Amino acid sequence: MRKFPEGFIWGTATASYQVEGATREGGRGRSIWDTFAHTPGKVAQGHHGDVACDHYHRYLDDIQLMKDLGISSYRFSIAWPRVMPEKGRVWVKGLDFYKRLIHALLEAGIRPAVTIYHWDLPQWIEDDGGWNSRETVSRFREYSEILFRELGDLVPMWITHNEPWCASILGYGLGAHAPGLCDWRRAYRAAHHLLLSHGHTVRLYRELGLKGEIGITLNLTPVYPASSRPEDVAAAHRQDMFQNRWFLDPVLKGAYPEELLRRVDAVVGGFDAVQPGDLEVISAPIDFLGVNYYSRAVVADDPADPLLGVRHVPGEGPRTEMDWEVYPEGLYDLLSRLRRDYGDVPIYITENGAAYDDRVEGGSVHDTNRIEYLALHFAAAHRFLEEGGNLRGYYVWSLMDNFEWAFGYTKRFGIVYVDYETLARIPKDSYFWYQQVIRDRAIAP
Ligand SMILES: N=[N+]=NCCCCNC(=O)[C@@H]1[C@H]2[C@H](O)[C@@H](O)[C@H](O)[C@@H](CO)[C@@H]12
Repeated sequence: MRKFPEGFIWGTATASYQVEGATREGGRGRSIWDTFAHTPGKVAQGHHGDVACDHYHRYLDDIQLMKDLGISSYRFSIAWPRVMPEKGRVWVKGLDFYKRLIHALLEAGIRPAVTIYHWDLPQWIEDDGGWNSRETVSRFREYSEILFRELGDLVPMWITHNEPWCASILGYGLGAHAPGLCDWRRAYRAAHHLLLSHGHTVRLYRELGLKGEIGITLNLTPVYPASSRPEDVAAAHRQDMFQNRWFLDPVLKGAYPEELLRRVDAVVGGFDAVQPGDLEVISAPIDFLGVNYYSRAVVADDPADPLLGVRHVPGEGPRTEMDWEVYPEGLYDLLSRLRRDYGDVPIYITENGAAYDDRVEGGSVHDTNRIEYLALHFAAAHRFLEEGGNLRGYYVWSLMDNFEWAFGYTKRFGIVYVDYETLARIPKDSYFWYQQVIRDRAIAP
């Protein structure tokens, strides 16, 4: 058996817009995802989060599932529109749901890990420029301060942002996510303001003297050259800069990669958002780095690509329902690279999991493919730990099937199946497998 350390944190993760529903309850205002999902053509089959998994009303049953699972921590996000529903209005009562949720988690012996922002920006803030506007930085700090003052003594772990790469590139550059803009200059400005708001919120957390830990979650994708040809190796370097170092370097080293500034700013602009002192704020020391890992990228040199001169080629591994290659070695390589290039920063894997075409058969879901995926990735994490890696915990994405952004409910990531007709929860075989791993604090050899 491969044992994990005493005190290793096993968890599951979700996000507000993906599971809560109740989008018009408790005084909640509209978010950019309400707008985006209700815009025809943006989300598969016209799906939206109005009901989602109805976690807002069913959270006690869901906590019972977590308690039976045996996890020690649950990562969830707070919906900003519940606290700032409209311009000029702060609705602290909008936190009442989260206070109930947090007290119930603590009573169940489960450590709450709160993500302050997981993409559901209040629509009124987007109307005011959204993450393209520097004004949003101070609004995020104001929002964070309300959370810290209301929940700071109850919540021991805070994540400022979830995947600023996705929020900026998919939301403002590619238009695949809310707010659905296709403007690279705004995407780069949005990325900078997301990072700047992270730094100010970390500083605020220190100023308030709160006793927990605070960090940021980045989606990180290790990049491999399609061949050993020097031009492919150089292409992988450029993609790594765009995919990973763009966020890692400012947060952990206090500087953007030089080549990103030179090459990208020349092509798309956007770094005019950087003002003197910003990088010092962004690199405020953090207590941990949250890593979301799903798969790797394999790239070849392609002069026809205007921005980075790369083209993606498929890896040779099996694929998940998201058409992402299953590549557990990438998790080990990623964690090792972080330790090599950024020092011994404490790491949590804040998301890892897979979507598969799960079917209910006689009241069960035999998701052996998801068990295989998780076992391989747990083994990769274990190898890093064996080598002295500073890995603190592992949150499986996701506790339950949920709203998978532009794919709606067509992709299932949960270890618990959700019947969207009845909203019934059915633990999958992977739930029971994970339950045993937690009991053993080990995986089979
Ligand atoms: N082009 N392109 N895109 C590549 C983007 C890849 C990364 N997607 C993620 O990491 C998201 C993360 C998110 O936190 C969660 O809210 C999502 O439900 C999971 C599953 O999708 C993952």
